[in-house]
Amino acid sequence: MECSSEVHFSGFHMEGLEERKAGTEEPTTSAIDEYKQPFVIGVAGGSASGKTAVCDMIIQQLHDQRVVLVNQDSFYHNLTEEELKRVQEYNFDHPEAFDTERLVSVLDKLKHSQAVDIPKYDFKGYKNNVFPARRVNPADVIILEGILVFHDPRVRALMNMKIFVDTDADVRLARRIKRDTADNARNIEAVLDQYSKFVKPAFDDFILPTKKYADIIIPRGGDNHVAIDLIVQHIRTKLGQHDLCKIYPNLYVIQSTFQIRGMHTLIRDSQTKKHDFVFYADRLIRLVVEHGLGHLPFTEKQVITPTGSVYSGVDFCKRLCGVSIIRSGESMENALRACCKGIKIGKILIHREGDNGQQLIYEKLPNDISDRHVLLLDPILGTGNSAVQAISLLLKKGVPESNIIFLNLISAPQGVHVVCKRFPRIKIVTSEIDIGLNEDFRVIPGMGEFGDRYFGTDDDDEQVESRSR
Ligand SMILES: Nc1ncnc2c1ncn2[C@@H]1O[C@H](COP(=O)(O)OP(=O)(O)O)[C@@H](O)[C@H]1O
Ligand SMILES: Nc1ccn([C@@H]2O[C@H](COP(=O)(O)O)[C@@H](O)[C@H]2O)c(=O)n1
Repeated sequence: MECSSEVHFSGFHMEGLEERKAGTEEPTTSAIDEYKQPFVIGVAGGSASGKTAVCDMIIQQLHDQRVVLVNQDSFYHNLTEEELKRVQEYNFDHPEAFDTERLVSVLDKLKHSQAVDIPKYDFKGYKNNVFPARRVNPADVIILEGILVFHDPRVRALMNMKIFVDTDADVRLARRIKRDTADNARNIEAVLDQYSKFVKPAFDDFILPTKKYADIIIPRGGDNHVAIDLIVQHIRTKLGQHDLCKIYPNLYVIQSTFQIRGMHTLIRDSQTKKHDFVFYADRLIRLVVEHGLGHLPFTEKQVITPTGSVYSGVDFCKRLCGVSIIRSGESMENALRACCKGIKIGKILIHREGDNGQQLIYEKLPNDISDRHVLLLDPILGTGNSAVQAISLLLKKGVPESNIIFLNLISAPQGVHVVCKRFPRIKIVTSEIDIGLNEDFRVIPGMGEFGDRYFGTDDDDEQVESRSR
């Protein structure tokens, strides 16, 4: 997302996948399940900045999603008898006023789709054991709201999006006086005393310094409808995406349509004849190539149309080349040539030795490849081993990681994980993400050996061809 003067997006952090098979880069099945996680949003900001108002508006607009709101207030420690007697001396704005261990545990459970009981907090009685506790069921979106939700790194690490509500101090104070005198039955002297002794210093010392962790800063809280709309739009996009895209911001899965599903159905069908396979594979490849080209940089350009008017457009990036991983990758060359006239295309041959061993045995790349954006072509991303070999070679040749766009038709989560983890700045553009790999390291459901089916060297395919003749 772009930055604007109103709303600042600085992108999504990546989450680690804790569980791995010892000694390999592959995630285990349970680690793959980790991809299926709710989208967690943190909303921080000073007291009475409008955090609750912002959350309510987001929840209202996400009406068709399962959303739960968790308030940091629910995790205030209970006061001891001694503390209760001298409550005016108690600092409710200090990080230690909260039971953060409990908050982390609750969030962690929700993140793993488990139901939790959350304490209810009584502001007047200073107690968090109001009975019954609130039962919260798993949801697609979890919103955690509170003055200090960005303070603890463990809590921050669980968030997919961090919002800071930035409202002027005088507005916050005015609202706070109104709220505490009306809702919490406090007298104005006590409210002002608490504000100058604890609320304001804690804002300066603990809350404001966490603003730097925010992905989005919303000035004017709930009054900022543009910001809320953009946030909701972004959450919807993320929810509509494959779960892996929530983890790896450099992974792009082209938007599925029934046409695309239909083409995939044809190329995956073992009974599809060679010429149909090639026809539909080519259509899909062309879509992936066009999408990949959309990630190249551009320069602004104005032209005069035949009506004499100015059209403000863009000029394509000129310094690019393709690199196909032999043999399957060569099936993508025609689509690239059809989109980019005269494009140089290099080749890499990687030999598979046994299950995991890979050996680079041939390369022919443009001499000036380090100055170019590279579209790396391979229709299937399986274990990720060939991709890692190919990308490592490109890096060795001086191609900046961020200049590489890896195009493929089908990706296995294992391959995505290996490539995105190792090369977080390359982009992967794919048309579908499959379930995984079988014990022979083949993508399932997959489409069989792409090269054999495309170039007609598949025995089964020949049988289907001859059967149909
Ligand atoms: N945009 C707004 N305009 C007017 N009053 C507001 C606005 N946003 C919040 N308030 C009021 O200010 C008080 C504090 O807002 P709230 O959203 O509860 O803040 P927070 O959750 O940050 O403490 C509430 O009484 C609320 O009704
Ligand atoms: N018993 C309590 C507990 C907390 N506070 C104040 O609440 C503020 C945090 O809640 P917001 O909705 O305003 O974010 C915080 O500033 C505490 O001072 C309290 O007054 N009494």
